[in-house]
Amino acid sequence: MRLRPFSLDLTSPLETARGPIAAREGFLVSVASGDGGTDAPDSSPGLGEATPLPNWTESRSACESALQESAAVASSASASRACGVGAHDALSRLDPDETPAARHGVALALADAAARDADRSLASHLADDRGLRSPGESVPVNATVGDADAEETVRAAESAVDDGFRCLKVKVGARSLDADAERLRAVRRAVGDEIALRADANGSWDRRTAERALDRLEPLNLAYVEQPLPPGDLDGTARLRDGSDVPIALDESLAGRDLDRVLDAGAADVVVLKPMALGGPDRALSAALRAREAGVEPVVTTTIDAVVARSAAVHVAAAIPNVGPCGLATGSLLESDLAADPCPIASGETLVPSGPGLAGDAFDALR
Ligand SMILES: O=C(O)CCC(=O)c1ccccc1C(=O)O
Ligand SMILES: [Mg+2]
Repeated sequence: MRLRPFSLDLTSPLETARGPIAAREGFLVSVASGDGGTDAPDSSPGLGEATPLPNWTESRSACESALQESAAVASSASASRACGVGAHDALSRLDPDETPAARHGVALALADAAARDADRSLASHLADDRGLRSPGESVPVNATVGDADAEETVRAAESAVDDGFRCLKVKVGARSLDADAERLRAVRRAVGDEIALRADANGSWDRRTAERALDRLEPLNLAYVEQPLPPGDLDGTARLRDGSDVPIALDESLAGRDLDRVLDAGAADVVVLKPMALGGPDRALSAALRAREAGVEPVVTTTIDAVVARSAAVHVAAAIPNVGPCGLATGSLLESDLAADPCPIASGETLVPSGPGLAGDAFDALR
C-alpha cells in the first residue's frame, strides 16, 4: 500500500455557518497488485483518497497515523502469505467512527481494484454486490452556493442556473435570520419557481430561531432545510419537523452517530451522506439503502474532496436507484486538482464514468 500526501486550495473559501473551508489536504492511497485479495497476480492497482475535514472526520494527523499503520499491517500481512490479503486486513482494523477518512481511502482503493479486476465500473460493482439494478449513466446534482450578501448570492444562483443547474443549495445561518430570509427571497425571485432550492444551516440555529426560520421560509417552497439544529438535537429536530411543512435534511447529525438513531428519531425527511465522513463508499451506499427502507431519501455529497473521492461519490450516488439531486458539483470550488475530471457536469447532471473501476485509465498517472 502506498500513500501520497496532497494539498489543494479552493478558488475562494466556501463560507458556511461553521466557518470557511479554504483548502483540502489529504492522501492518495494505492493498493498494489496482490494486495487486493484477488488471486490474480497481475491485478490492477486500486486507487483511493483520504481527505479528512477536521470537525467532520478525524484530523489530518490522526488520518495520517491510521493510514501509516494500515500500510504497515498490509505489508507484513502480504509478506507472510503466498497471496497477499494485506490491505483487507488493514481495512478491517480501521474504525469508521474514529478514522472515517482513513477508512474511506483504503476501502475505496480495494473497491476500485476489485471493480477493475472484474472489468466493471465502481458503481456496477457496488450495485451488483447488493442486488441493485444497473446504475444509470448520469446523476442529477445541485449547485453549492456559499454564504454571501444578497446581491452576490443572487449572482451565484443565476450563474448556476445559466450553467444548467435545476437545483441550488444555499448556505444559511452565518447571518441573521432576517438577512438569510432576504437572500433566499431574492434568489427565488431571480430564478423563478421551477428551480429547486435547498438551504443548509450547518447546525447553527437554536430551537426558537429554527422554528421562526421554517415559518419565514415556508412561502419560498424550499425542497428542504438541511441541519437546522445542532447535530445532537434529534428530539428538537423531530419536533421541528412535526410542526412544519418544510422538509428537513440531516447531515452533521449522521457523522459518528448511528444512522438508526437518526432514523428512529423521526427527525429527517432526507439524509445527506458524505462517503468521506461515513468511512467509505461501501458504508455510504449501505446507509443510503437503509434510509430508503425507512422512508427517508438519501442524498450523496462530498466534503469538497479531490477528484478521486469525488468520482467515487458519483459512483455511490449512481448505484442508488432514482437518486435525487446530489451535492457532487464541488470540483469547480477547487483551484486545481489531482487529475482531469472524469465526471463532467452539464445540464445539472454529472456523468458517471463507465469504468473499469473509478474511471478507466483516467487516473493511471496517480496509481
Ligand atoms: O452538498 C453540497 O452541495 C456540497 C457539499 C457541502 O455543502 C459541504 C462540503 C463540505 C462540508 C460540509 C458540507 C455540507 O453539506 O454541509
Ligand atoms: Mg450540510
